[in-house]
Amino acid sequence: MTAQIPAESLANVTANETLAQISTSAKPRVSDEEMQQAVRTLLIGLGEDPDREGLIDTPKRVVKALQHLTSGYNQSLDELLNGAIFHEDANEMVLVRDIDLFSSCEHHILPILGRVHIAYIPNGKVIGLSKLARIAEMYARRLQVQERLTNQIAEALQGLLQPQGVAVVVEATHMCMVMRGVQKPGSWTVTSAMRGCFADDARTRREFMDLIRHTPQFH
Ligand SMILES: Nc1nc2c(ncn2[C@@H]2O[C@H](COP(=O)(O)OP(=O)(O)OP(=O)(O)O)[C@@H](O)[C@H]2O)c(=O)[nH]1
Ligand SMILES: [Zn+2]
Repeated sequence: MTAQIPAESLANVTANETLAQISTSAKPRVSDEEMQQAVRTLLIGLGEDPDREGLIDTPKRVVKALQHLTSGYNQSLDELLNGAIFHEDANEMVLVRDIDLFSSCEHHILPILGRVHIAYIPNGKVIGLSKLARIAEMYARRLQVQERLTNQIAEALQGLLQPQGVAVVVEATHMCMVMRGVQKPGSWTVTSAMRGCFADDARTRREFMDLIRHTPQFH
């Protein structure tokens, strides 16, 4: 029988999250109109005519798209969990692999596309499976570096569940390395964050790695 965990168990995570929120989800200091004006300026700087038919609504679209791609700033763990943490005497690894990931690199605001694999070994509490993907998505929809994204997912789970261990692996391709700059299509960056028994016990880590082993490919 599973029972929902009361909200106070979120306390230690939401404390961390609150700090993150203070710096990220404060009310925008500029209006949508000002942001649109900035996009219009960019278009002119690129040599375009922002008043031609195809571009008239582009500033509006770009601002809306960027707001969507960074909507993780306006979310909190509390809200996305919706109470879906349950008491359960499970002691085996829980793994959700191949979760599609769309993020934006903070250096160039270009896409980071890839997958994340998230595992934990419970210690009296389990989390709704979809919430693993939602947590990944919340952090992905911010301006990121892949290392921080990976760590944030691991830290969130560690704080929420105090499990025996957490493992997060992100495999991603960075459009700033593909479409520009060094121009290396086909390169993949792999980052991991191991906590608890995944950090301490090579066999547990190996089991996780075996379970996620596959050829990384983004469809
Ligand atoms: N560690 C890390 N670096 C990243 C990530 N995303 C982009 N970068 C790197 O951030 C660096 C920024 O370097 P700069 O030299 O300031 O910028 P740049 O002139 O655009 O660099 P190039 O991409 O080499 O042309 C580049 O090496 C990028 O590849 C990430 O998620 N993690
Ligand atoms: Zn970049």
